[in-house]
Amino acid sequence: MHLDSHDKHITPGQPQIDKNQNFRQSFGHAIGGVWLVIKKERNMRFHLLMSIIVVALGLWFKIGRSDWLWISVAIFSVITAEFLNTIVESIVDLVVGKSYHILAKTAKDVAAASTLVAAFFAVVIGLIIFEPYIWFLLSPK
Ligand SMILES: Nc1ncnc2c1ncn2[C@@H]1O[C@H](COP(=O)(O)OP(=O)(O)OP(=O)(O)O)[C@@H](O)[C@H]1O
Repeated sequence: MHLDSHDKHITPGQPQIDKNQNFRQSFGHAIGGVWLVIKKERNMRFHLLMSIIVVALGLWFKIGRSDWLWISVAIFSVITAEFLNTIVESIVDLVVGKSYHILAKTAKDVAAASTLVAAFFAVVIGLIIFEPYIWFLLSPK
């Protein structure tokens, strides 16, 4: 029997390479992608730890709704940049393998730069939001 890319008959245990057939399957692969980045990328685990600390501080200081909005934007910007960084690294490795290429270096370095810029943005947001609370804690009672 001829099998082409549209053939849906996948034998059990065979890796899937064609389209997802339902929402559950798509969702399962998306969650698998999230888990993969957490497992593979040390930076992602660091971002998650920082996010947990920031959310805990936000709860402790009882920050307002608009502050939560900015914190959410900051956290999701960094996480999205880290996902894109991992995508770029994987595609570059797939294309060039172990060989050195100046365009591979450009792609990986710029992808890493996007994460750095997002992290810097998050730090600025964090400083603007938490600065009054920090001064309050540090001021003599
Ligand atoms: N094939 C290549 N050709 C040229 N330079 C490369 C290549 N692969 C990696 N590099 C250089 O090595 C650096 C580290 O690459 P690597 O794939 O190990 O990223 P990483 O350590 O996972 O990065 P990050 O810390 O952002 O997750 C890249 O930023 C790039 O400067």
